[in-house]
Amino acid sequence: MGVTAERGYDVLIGRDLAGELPGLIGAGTRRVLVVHQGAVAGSAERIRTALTGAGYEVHLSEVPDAEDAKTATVAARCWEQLGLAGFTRDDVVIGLGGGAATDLAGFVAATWLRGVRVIQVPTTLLGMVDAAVGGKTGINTAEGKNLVGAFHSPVGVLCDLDTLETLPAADLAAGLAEVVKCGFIDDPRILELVEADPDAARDPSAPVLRELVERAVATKARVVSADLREADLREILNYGHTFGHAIEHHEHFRWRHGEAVSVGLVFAAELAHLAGHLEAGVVDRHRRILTSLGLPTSYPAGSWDDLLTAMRRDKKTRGATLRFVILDGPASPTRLEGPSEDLLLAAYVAVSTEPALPVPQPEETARPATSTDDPPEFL
Ligand SMILES: NC(=O)c1ccc[n+]([C@@H]2O[C@H](COP(=O)([O-])OP(=O)(O)OC[C@H]3O[C@@H](n4cnc5c(N)ncnc54)[C@H](O)[C@@H]3O)[C@@H](O)[C@H]2O)c1
Ligand SMILES: O=C(O)C(=O)C[C@@H](O)[C@H](O)[C@H](O)COP(=O)(O)O
Ligand SMILES: [Zn+2]
Repeated sequence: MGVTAERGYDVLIGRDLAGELPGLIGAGTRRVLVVHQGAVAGSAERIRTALTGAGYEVHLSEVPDAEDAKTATVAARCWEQLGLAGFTRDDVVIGLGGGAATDLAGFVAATWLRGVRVIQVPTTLLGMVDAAVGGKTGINTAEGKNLVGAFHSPVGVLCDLDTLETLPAADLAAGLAEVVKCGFIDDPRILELVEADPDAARDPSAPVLRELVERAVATKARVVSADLREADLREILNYGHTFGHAIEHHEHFRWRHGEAVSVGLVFAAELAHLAGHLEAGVVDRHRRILTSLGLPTSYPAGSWDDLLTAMRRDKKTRGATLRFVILDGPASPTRLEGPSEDLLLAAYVAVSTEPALPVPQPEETARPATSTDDPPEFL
């Protein structure tokens, strides 16, 4: 699947793709830094062996798990490693892991010497269908999600579906939230496939998961090829993220991104309904589909004032005007500009009251204990 950005690149989706790496690195490169998560340390070692055998000088950088990697401190550690090893503009960074690792690796590559090549090797569903594709890179700050970053397209993306076999079920489900997002904004066939068999969608060996990956990547590739820098169309990929990012910030980045987006999708659907854009049945369809995948659809715990403050920092905000991606219907995205606070509060009430169906909340599927009880440090 091809993406046309400043220069085009391919997103390869398949199995046993490691052999493709040397071809993507190309001639003229001497050094490679693999930025990876601990969960895929074995894959990083295999890449090191293969690339060392092919004549490259390979450095590994294991970064903290999940959002703990997306900090200025961790980025600075990577820059130091690049500096000490003498990385030049001919050299290459590889991002290996989930979206947190590929966002950080992309940001490090975008900023080192004002830009060196990055190859993304996502090993989570969310990384494959979204984070590793499209060139948005970045880190968080104490004020909010992805507030520092750059657009920096990869030279290639390798989505090896075999890596999903070891992914915890809750992380696979989190990736499906972004897949469902693509279904609502662009490709309703995704919704039909999930509705037909939600359990198969959560099975990494089921053929339908491959089709879902291909369809979500096709949506993302089409959108970013048309609007890399988010002048307009690309905003649709942010469906569900204004409220989703506010939850992530409110929870000190301890919720999985996809889980927060899942609630954010329902919030955006409720908002669209309250603003007279979307039929109630489509709002219910959001809840039904996300619930069938084990994803949360409500957020009863928040402080509305804090959530509203976090939403105001959203990158789609223009001046003081909050802007939301909403739907007129499936595959019919539009924008809601400057909704009143009463309307926003009403949408919040709709997602903060108990849902009709019992849904697992993130604390029941908590991330493995990789972070401390303290919120992440940013400097
Ligand atoms: N740049 C973009 O366009 C974009 C798009 C969507 C999301 N994102 C970002 O992506 C991040 C979320 O990505 P994510 O959901 O992949 O989370 P993540 O990177 O935190 O990975 C989830 C968990 O899976 C583990 N893991 C990774 N690969 C594994 C494997 N093969 N087997 C077992 N465990 C594995 C990780 O160590 C981590 O604990 C967020 O920071 C979000 O903001 C960016
Ligand atoms: O690629 C995009 O554009 C997206 O908005 C995809 C989102 O799923 C992703 O989470 C992205 O990182 C959010 O970007 P941000 O600009 O809101 O930080
Ligand atoms: Zn996202």
